[in-house]
Amino acid sequence: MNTMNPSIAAKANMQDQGAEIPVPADRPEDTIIEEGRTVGKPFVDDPKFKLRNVSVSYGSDRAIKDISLDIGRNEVISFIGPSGCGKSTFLRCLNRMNDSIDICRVEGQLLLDDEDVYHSKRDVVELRARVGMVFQKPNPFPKSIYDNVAYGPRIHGLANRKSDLDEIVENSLRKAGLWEEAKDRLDSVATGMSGGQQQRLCIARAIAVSPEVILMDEPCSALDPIATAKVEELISEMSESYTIVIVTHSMQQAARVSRRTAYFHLGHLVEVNETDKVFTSPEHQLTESYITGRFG
Ligand SMILES: Nc1ncnc2c1ncn2[C@@H]1O[C@H](COP(=O)(O)OP(=O)(O)OP(=O)(O)O)[C@@H](O)[C@H]1O
Repeated sequence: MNTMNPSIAAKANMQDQGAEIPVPADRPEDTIIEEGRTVGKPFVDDPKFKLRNVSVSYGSDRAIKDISLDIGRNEVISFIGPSGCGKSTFLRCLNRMNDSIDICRVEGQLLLDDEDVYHSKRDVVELRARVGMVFQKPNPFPKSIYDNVAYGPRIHGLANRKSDLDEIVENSLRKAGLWEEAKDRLDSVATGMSGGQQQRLCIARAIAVSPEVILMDEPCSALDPIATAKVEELISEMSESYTIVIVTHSMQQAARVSRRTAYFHLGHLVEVNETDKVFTSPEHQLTESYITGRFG
């Protein structure tokens, strides 16, 4: 569990709750971003993802500008930053979710275990099984709870017998902290569950195909505080087995769940550091301005 400097924490808390925070006079000389330069510790010893000089454009608009970053094996890393700064765009490059957007162009080197994510011969279905995704809004299929979790293992041929599939479904629901609530209603339609249960079901669905990485794009933004706490607890438990990348608008959440935090600004990766460091003594003026509520 990470801690924030109390004054920064208080301001971050106010900002998370939408309160207005006094804006100090601008110091533009401290807020210059040098393209391609990230302060702090963007690189690690044992990267799962090695991302180098990544730029992403939608048509002629560059949404991601020359970002280099490692994502460590079994690390939880948070992406934070003002709306529209490119967090989701960058996240979605990691399992090629942007492929379906015709005008989106990705440049640079993206390696997963030293293999090119964007190689022309890369099997994207297999990639997305290894790098699963949980979205902002829970999106279970209009099928039973069982069939939601069994869907991936079935299409990937992970279970030959019904008993194997049953085991995968049970284990995935257990890991997602949902087994006790779901075991007596596996045949009920998933859309009848509460929002928090549906989101944990989506996590179980991602886990069922044995991913190595789980990408989470604001996974708690549609959940109440109790459901949020359960998902955060789950993230902490899952970090033993998976690499987790989480986009969040809640700085408190980033502080609670992640080992490193990455601060994005206008398509640049401004700072990456140990989460404690980002929230107690950020190195870049822009990071400090953001976490103390000067903009958001
Ligand atoms: N499908 C798209 N087509 C064109 N432009 C897009 C598309 N998706 C995102 N963008 C643009 O790319 C930029 C980055 O958007 P992105 O959604 O990645 O930011 P974000 O930091 O995740 O924002 P938010 O916190 O509001 O979700 C924005 O200017 C956005 O308008």
